[in-house]
Amino acid sequence: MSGLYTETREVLRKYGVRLRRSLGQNYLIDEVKRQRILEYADLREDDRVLEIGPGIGTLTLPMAELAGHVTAIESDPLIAAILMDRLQVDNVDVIVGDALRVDFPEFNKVVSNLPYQISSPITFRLLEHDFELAVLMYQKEFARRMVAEPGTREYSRLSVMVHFLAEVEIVDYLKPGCFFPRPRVESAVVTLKPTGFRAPAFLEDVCRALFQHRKKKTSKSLRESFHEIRTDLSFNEVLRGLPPEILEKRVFQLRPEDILEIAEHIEDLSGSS
Ligand SMILES: C[S@@+](CC[C@H](N)C(=O)[O-])C[C@H]1O[C@@H](n2cnc3c(N)ncnc32)[C@H](O)[C@@H]1O
Repeated sequence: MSGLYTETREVLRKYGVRLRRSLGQNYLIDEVKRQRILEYADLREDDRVLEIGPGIGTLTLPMAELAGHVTAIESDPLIAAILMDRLQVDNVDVIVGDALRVDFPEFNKVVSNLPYQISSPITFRLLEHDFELAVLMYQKEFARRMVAEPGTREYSRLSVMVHFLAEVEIVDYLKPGCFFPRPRVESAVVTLKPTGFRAPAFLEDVCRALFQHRKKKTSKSLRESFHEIRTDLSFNEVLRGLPPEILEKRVFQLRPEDILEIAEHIEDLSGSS
């Protein structure tokens, strides 16, 4: 067994902690994978790192040595107390709270083995901020949906939104044995670089409406889920003026740019009505 596994078990035993699956408490115990994550983050002395869900500090401790400053947001007060006790440095702030609610400090990098149950909201919350690089661990299936191309089974609302908001790449995969306790799922490490794209008002609504019927034709899907789009326009007003080649495609075959065209069309009509 690796040194990181032994260290993790010892810390948990010392503080008498039982990890909670409901909070996504699966801690990294693979030293090689930890080293790779740190390499992808390419930390420098002037980096201000944000970490979501630091746990007992498996990534936090080495990051504190490499970066100028780390802010770690941990929701479990008991785990946060252990982390604070283990930290012998003064360049780490630990915030005890829910990463979906607390204010983020200034940061230029995000490095986290995320609690998977908040993958989607935390990703979109992070992407509302301006930063240089994120190195994030997700459940493998979620990561694959993030990078999925049109026409594939994994292509989804998430793929479309992420396509516009960030350059995304899966850079590593991890088996359940890389964690303690062993989760049921496999994981993937993803790098994200925000594009600075500002999504038009209707993009999210249009995506939500369309992907409720991913195998139907776009015109039919739009009609059936038109209530999802918060506009005073009628379905027929929106339909007029949309290119037939877009309306004929099945939703899962639409390119992100096609979906953007629909959203911008609605925005244009809303502005002129
Ligand atoms: C997958 S573990 C990662 C721990 C550590 N970074 C590692 O790699 O071993 C996720 C951590 O996030 C914490 N967590 C769960 N939900 C959270 C939330 N909403 N906000 C902040 N932390 C959360 C859990 O208590 C857990 O310690």
